Amino acid sequence: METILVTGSGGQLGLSLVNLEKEEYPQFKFLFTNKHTLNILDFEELEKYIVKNKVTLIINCAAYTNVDKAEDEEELAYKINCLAVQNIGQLTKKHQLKLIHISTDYVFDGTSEFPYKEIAITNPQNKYGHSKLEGEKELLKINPPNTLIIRTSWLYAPHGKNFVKTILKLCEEKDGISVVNDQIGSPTYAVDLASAILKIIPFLQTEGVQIFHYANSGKCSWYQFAKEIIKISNRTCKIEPTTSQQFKTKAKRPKFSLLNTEKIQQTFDIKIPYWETSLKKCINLIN
Ligand SMILES: NC(=O)C1=CN([C@@H]2O[C@H](COP(=O)(O)OP(=O)(O)OC[C@H]3O[C@@H](n4cnc5c(N)ncnc54)[C@H](OP(=O)(O)O)[C@@H]3O)[C@@H](O)[C@H]2O)C=CC1
Ligand SMILES: Cc1cn([C@H]2C[C@H](O)[C@@H](COP(=O)(O)OP(=O)(O)O[C@H]3O[C@@H](C)C(=O)[C@@H](O)[C@H]3O)O2)c(=O)[nH]c1=O
Repeated sequence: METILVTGSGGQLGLSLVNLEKEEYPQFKFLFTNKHTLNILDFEELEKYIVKNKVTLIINCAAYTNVDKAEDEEELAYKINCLAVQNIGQLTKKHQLKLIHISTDYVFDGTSEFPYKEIAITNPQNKYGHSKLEGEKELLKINPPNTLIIRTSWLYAPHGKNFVKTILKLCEEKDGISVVNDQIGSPTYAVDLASAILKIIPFLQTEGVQIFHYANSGKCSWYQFAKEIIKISNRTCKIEPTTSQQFKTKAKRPKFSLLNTEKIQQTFDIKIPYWETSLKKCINLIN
């Protein structure tokens, strides 16, 4: 039986795993931790925890994810998204664990015309993306066996901080919202990603680190995403399209960050739902 340490389990993906565990996975023993019970920045604390609890696999859901704030908090983002990942990678190798680490579409610059494959050249456009890429590079350098990096995009869930909840909240406060129509990607339901991760675990066997992409099927702009959120939740708020040039943000985002998910689908026989289907499920839960 795998003893699975989930870090950052108060976040969107972490809580999705908490909720799935209750229903469906008696074959795994889960140890859910958050930054108060296990700080991944502390190597010794992490090692003690792993040894004491006989951890066999880590799912690293902990991260610094505030994209705009990372422009001012570069050092903190780097610590959590890179140095802590280095800790986890070293301990994975030393104690012969398995590891699933999560990364992001924001490692790409968005200039591609085709969905990004795992081997595509990275070139992050903001500090968050940089810190996540540095974390990936550390893992690739340590290269522990039985380790996956899963890049995902535009994550949302009924809980936590995400675009779906932001739009629903803004709609309660305003009659209309402007949303950028020139950034294309794929919204991904954290519960779908969590299910895919748990499906992959029994087949996780690699010589070193392997990168995979997971995002819900289909594509849209943030504007189209917002329109669908409003439609499904039967709100009346008006959504206006705007451009990245007009809607100023501290961090630059890629214009196109669609991920090619063929590799994960074929390797692990994963069926990926369309984003609209999963968005309905999420909004039903929020309502
Ligand atoms: N959110 C998104 O849109 C996307 C996310 N990703 C990646 O997916 C993964 C999961 O993201 P998501 O669930 O949205 O992230 P969240 O921000 O919802 O959760 C991350 C969790 O990590 C915790 N954390 C922060 N620092 C530490 C630490 N030192 N030790 C332990 N825990 C810590 C946070 O705690 P606290 O909040 O208290 O600081 C938070 O609970 C991340 O790797 C992220 O980069 C990839 C693409 C899209
Ligand atoms: C709330 C809002 C956002 N926007 C724009 C800003 C931005 O360009 C885009 C997305 O906004 P957000 O700031 O909510 O999303 P953002 O924080 O950029 O989301 C990213 O988070 C990190 C963690 C990831 O890894 C990425 O995959 C991605 O999900 O929409 C509007 O145009 N109008 C609005 O009212």
